[in-house]
Amino acid sequence: MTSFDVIRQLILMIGRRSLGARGDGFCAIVIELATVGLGVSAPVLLKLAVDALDEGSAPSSLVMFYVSGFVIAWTGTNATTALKHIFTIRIIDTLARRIVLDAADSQLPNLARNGEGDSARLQGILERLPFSLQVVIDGLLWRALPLLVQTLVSLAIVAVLVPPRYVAMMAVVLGAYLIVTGKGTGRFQDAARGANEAAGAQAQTLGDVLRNARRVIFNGNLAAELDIIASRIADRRCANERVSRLIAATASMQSVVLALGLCVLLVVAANDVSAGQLTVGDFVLLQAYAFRLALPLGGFAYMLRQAGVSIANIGEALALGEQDRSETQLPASVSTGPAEIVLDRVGFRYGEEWVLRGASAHVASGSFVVLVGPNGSGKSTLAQIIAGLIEPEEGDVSINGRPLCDVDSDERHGLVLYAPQTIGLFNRTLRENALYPPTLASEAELAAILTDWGFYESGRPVDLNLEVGEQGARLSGGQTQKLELARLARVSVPTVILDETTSALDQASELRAIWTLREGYRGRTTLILITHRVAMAREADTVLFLEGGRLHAGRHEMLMREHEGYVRFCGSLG
Ligand SMILES: Nc1ncnc2c1ncn2[C@@H]1O[C@H](COP(=O)(O)OP(=O)(O)OP(=O)(O)O)[C@@H](O)[C@H]1O
Repeated sequence: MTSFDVIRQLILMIGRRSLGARGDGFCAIVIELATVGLGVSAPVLLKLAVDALDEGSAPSSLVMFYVSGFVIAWTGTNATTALKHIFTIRIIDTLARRIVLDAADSQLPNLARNGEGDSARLQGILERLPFSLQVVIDGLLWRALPLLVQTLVSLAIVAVLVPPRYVAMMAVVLGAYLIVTGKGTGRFQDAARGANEAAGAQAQTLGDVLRNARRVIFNGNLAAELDIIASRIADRRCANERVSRLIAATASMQSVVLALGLCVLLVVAANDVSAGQLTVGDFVLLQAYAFRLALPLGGFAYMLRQAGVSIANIGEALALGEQDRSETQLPASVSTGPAEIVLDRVGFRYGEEWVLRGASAHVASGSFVVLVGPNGSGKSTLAQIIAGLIEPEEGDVSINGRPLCDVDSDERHGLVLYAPQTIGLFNRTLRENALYPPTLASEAELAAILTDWGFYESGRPVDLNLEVGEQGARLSGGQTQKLELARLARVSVPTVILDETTSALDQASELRAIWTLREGYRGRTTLILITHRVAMAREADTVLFLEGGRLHAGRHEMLMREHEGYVRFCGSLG
């Protein structure tokens, strides 16, 4: 996305009725026009006052009128600028809200899929967004557009009030200024993109380290991690300095052009005043306009420096929101009864590496299935294929006779609920985490289940208002899993897959939890549990055993009789 595209898109967004920024944009433009009007009329009133004083014959009331008009126009611009700021902030908030929501809407499914996306980088981009919008809208748009209007109006007034050659001189100075600015801007655009990327890398590293505070501290690696953060900060400083150097070069050229141009203009005007071809008022008018334009143009260099990096940041945030967002629906609660699942020669590979080949199995409707296999044998991968979260490279999965590839991705969530190996808890209350959709559990049911499962060893009642902390840091590993299992005990979905959701439970708790789930799922849900426990395999209606990319299915006793690899595997579990 080029800088021009980003600015065009922002302007279109402000103008879009559905977004709600259009009214604020309109008010801001009206106020800006009033500011320009006041700013342009102040020098004219001053010229009239000076000419009247110079002539000496004008009535004093007229001089008073000109002088007070000049003061009011001059000071009035401060008030209108402050007023415009109120609307600008509202526009920025509205745009930031839309862009952040679009990006989150589009990126959350990517983050949910295996290994895709980078939450810390995303957070960095979106956190910098309001500041970037402030710089671009307040600093650039609200400066460039009024400056353009003010320049045109000033030139028109100068053309009417003083000889036309002054308009030509001012136009030449402005033209030269624009050429120098355009060349400089083109050079620093790449550097600005680099500075934005360096800012992203710093946010990514910082977020990653902060999120893994326990890993860092418990392994005594604080100093090493601080070094890594420091090197990202240094990279960012380097990138920023490159932008600053390029901007400084451009700003110097701009100053030279302005200084030379204004010098020539005012020297010629002074000569004309001496020769009686211009009045003193004309001279005052010319210098007022010249400096009125020169001052904001000088500040423009600084804004361009900030704006380049900010435009790159906004472009990145806009691009995030434009990516495919087809898989954003909440699991639809469908009650088609428990799923019958058929795997027909399913194959899958990550890159060149095949994880599964020719996997076939039949899972009876409403059964309890245990999926076992050595570490890295592909259990989570197969579970995600059954859940429709990843597409098999070969073969088909069908649920209740319907090939999963024919089922819309939103509908798939309603057929299979996959509970991933790592349970992410929100830093909210126990109640909010445990009653997270699509559970149908009431608070009372939830409390009863958790108490029955011995959530606290002492047997004390469960406090649903407990703040669980970041990633459930105030809960034990087993309590976190019990919370998740209690939530899932009351869902109405044809298939539930638990990816090692019972791994931290002691054997009695695991049996009890699975028993509760199976009772609740009777006639409604097929349950698949990934586990490393032989005891659960003995309980299962069907065992799916994965080894060396091959899938073997049957009851535990049958596999023990007929499959050497399975016997070895069960033996290794102890
Ligand atoms: N997103 C990914 N990209 C590349 N390779 C992956 C990805 N996810 C998993 N793998 C690889 O695929 C293989 C199977 O991984 P998977 O997580 O399915 O195994 P698993 O049987 O569930 O393992 P475990 O018992 O340790 O949880 C592993 O070698 C793993 O490194």
